[in-house]
Amino acid sequence: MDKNSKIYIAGHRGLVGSAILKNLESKGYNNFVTRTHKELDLTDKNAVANFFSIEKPDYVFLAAAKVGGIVANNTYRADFIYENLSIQNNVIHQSFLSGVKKLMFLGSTCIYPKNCPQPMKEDYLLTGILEYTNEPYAIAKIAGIKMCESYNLQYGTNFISVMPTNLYGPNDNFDLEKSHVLPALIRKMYLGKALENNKWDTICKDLNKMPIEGVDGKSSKDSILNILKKYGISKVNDKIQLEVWGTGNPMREFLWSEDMADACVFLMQNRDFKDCIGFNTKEIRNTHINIGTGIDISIKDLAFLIKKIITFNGELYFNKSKPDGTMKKLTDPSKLHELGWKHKIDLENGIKKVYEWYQNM
Ligand SMILES: NC(=O)C1=CN([C@@H]2O[C@H](COP(=O)(O)OP(=O)(O)OC[C@H]3O[C@@H](n4cnc5c(N)ncnc54)[C@H](OP(=O)(O)O)[C@@H]3O)[C@@H](O)[C@H]2O)C=CC1
Ligand SMILES: C[C@H]1O[C@H](OP(=O)(O)OP(=O)(O)OC[C@H]2O[C@@H](n3cnc4c(=O)[nH]c(N)nc43)[C@H](O)[C@@H]2O)[C@@H](O)[C@@H](O)C1=O
Repeated sequence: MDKNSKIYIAGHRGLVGSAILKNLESKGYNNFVTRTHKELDLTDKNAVANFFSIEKPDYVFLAAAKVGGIVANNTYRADFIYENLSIQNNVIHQSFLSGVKKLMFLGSTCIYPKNCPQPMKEDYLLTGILEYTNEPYAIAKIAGIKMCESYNLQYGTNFISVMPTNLYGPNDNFDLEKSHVLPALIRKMYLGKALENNKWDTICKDLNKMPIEGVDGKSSKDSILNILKKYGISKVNDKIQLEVWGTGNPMREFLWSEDMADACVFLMQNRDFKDCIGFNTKEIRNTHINIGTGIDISIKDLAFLIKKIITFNGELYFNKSKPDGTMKKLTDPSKLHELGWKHKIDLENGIKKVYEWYQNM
């Protein structure tokens, strides 16, 4: 990529897309094409074709997707498979038709089997059944990998795929139901701490920024208390009780979004599809690359770590009626390490940084 190459970042306002844009800007790239969801619905085939024929980007980072945590994936199953297949079909196919020099497709480590040997190597793809809670999303992501591989093999394109572990950072989704665990627990404990200290102005400010089911900072105290209770934050005899979903036993690996973005830019600069040829001498497959830290933590320990960082004094309880999902999904990032990239921000520092960002948002 030259500094003035035309780069399209699909999903540039999201957790990863915003970090990719920031990373590229910091490295001197200066010719970006961006569209919000409202300006260009990537599920609309004609609109995407029109966009590519006008803009003709040289490079594409495909970081736009329908994304959510375990409950969102499990509830909106049709939307997750339909929207993700449509977005990636349209963007990958139009990138081929308009002669994009290189495209990066972002998948997810949920592509690996539910009971995958740990840590998970790239070659474990399609070796077992998937985790049920996010099967539709995972199937779409697997289709994306295979689509990139297939276009490369049939048409000689240079489309690469990366499989990131669970990510977190600025511009994440902090919805109390649809988000991932780390932003959800940060917001729950932030609100729990404010409730603990009777800081109504803090609670109202938060709800004005992100109303929950029609309740905002101007709503009555009772409606606010009811909605917080519904999402597992309640005051019982002056003590705050805070719900954590599932048993707390699942293990998860977390990567700071700006490290993720740095890995994406590094691979875009240093890795081509042709470099994958020879991984398997008989058939070319599993050409994607894991992006992770290789370190995981239980949800219980994560919850207590966030509690400590936020200095929230309430009680945590584990709601076993909520799904655990996969019990362990730790990446093996050795392929990425061999190429010369390693993450920089550890979990504790990352949580401190994102908590600070959240408070000043
Ligand atoms: N977050 C995580 O933990 C993980 C994420 N990933 C993958 O990384 C990628 C980025 O995820 P993340 O940044 O977290 O997601 P976000 O939800 O933060 O951002 C998604 C972006 O996609 C855009 N978008 C969604 N639907 C459409 C659409 N129909 N048309 C146009 N734009 C659309 C949104 O646009 P707008 O802002 O305008 O609404 C938004 O900018 C995804 O492929 C995801 O699957 C993989 C593993 C873990
Ligand atoms: C990135 C990845 O994200 C999704 O998979 P997931 O890792 O299971 O997602 P999660 O972050 O929502 O949950 C992780 C764990 O944490 C527990 N948990 C506790 N308390 C809360 C809580 O308050 N909210 C949430 N969301 N989870 C909680 C929760 O019960 C689970 O055991 C995929 O669907 C798929 O999209 C994907 O690729």
